[in-house]
Amino acid sequence: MNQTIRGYTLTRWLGSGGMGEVYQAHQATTNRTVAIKLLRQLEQAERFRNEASVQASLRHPHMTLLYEFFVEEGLSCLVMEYVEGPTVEQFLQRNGPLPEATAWKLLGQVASALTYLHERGIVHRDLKASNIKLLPHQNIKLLDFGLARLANSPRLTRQGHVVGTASSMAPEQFRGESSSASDCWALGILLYEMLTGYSPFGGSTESETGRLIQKADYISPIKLNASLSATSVRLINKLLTVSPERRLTAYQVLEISQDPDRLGTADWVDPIRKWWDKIKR
Ligand SMILES: Nc1ncnc2c1ncn2[C@@H]1O[C@H](COP(=O)(O)OP(=O)(O)OP(=O)(O)O)[C@@H](O)[C@H]1O
Repeated sequence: MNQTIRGYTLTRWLGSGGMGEVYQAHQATTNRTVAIKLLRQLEQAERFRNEASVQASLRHPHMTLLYEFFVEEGLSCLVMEYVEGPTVEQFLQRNGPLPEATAWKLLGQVASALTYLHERGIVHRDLKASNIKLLPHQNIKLLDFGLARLANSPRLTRQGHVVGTASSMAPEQFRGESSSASDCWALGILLYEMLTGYSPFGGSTESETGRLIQKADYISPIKLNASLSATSVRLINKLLTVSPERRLTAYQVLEISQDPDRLGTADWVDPIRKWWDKIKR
């Protein structure tokens, strides 16, 4: 280790993801600890630069700061705020599902960050438990957002039944459509995982999982957590809805997380819609 790139001394390897390797690094001039992502997709350097300049201007208490982007010796480098702590995925794997009140609190923070992005016309596109860090006092931070859309997403090749590894693609993303509503689908998956410890969609092959997603045919969360409140079950239902137009928005989720009564009373149309989504071709 101890390789230096543009004044950043790499001190620890943090892991690798779909876009490249991530290191903890130290900048001597500012005495700052940062996370540096070394990106593999060199041919995309210009697009990353444009994207990074937009993101560097974003400030939100639940989003990781992006400090700078540069290309050095053929490596595209993204320098971000270093966030200590486990990801939500790691926490769930170690400790099992969260108490409902905690899950709702974290959901509200993620919804607040998404509202901030959506108001600026930015779609995250890769929201998942492994991209969210858990800080002390039940606080979260989203790791680098938005850039994921430029990568060749490996999500469809990852599947299974354990939390965080199943696909978090929304039904419309199978048709190549993506919008802020797709992030709200991911919000539904996140809530489901936080409350049950499992991903909502089974399926032993990629195509089977994809088929289940496109019908919103998920395992009832009550089967995995019998003590779940009817309100949580309904919130999951209103997020894991096939039609993007009928899904709750991030702002609505933010409001509901502060006042669950805003979810309204159960209506009889929802179960019929669910049934129709499952049986229609
Ligand atoms: N700003 C950061 N602070 C601390 N750790 C980070 C930071 N950014 C990423 N990491 C860690 O580095 C590792 C690799 O992250 P990366 O985002 O590349 O991969 P990923 O989330 O597993 O995959 P994907 O690229 O599909 O999102 C993960 O363990 C992640 O928690």
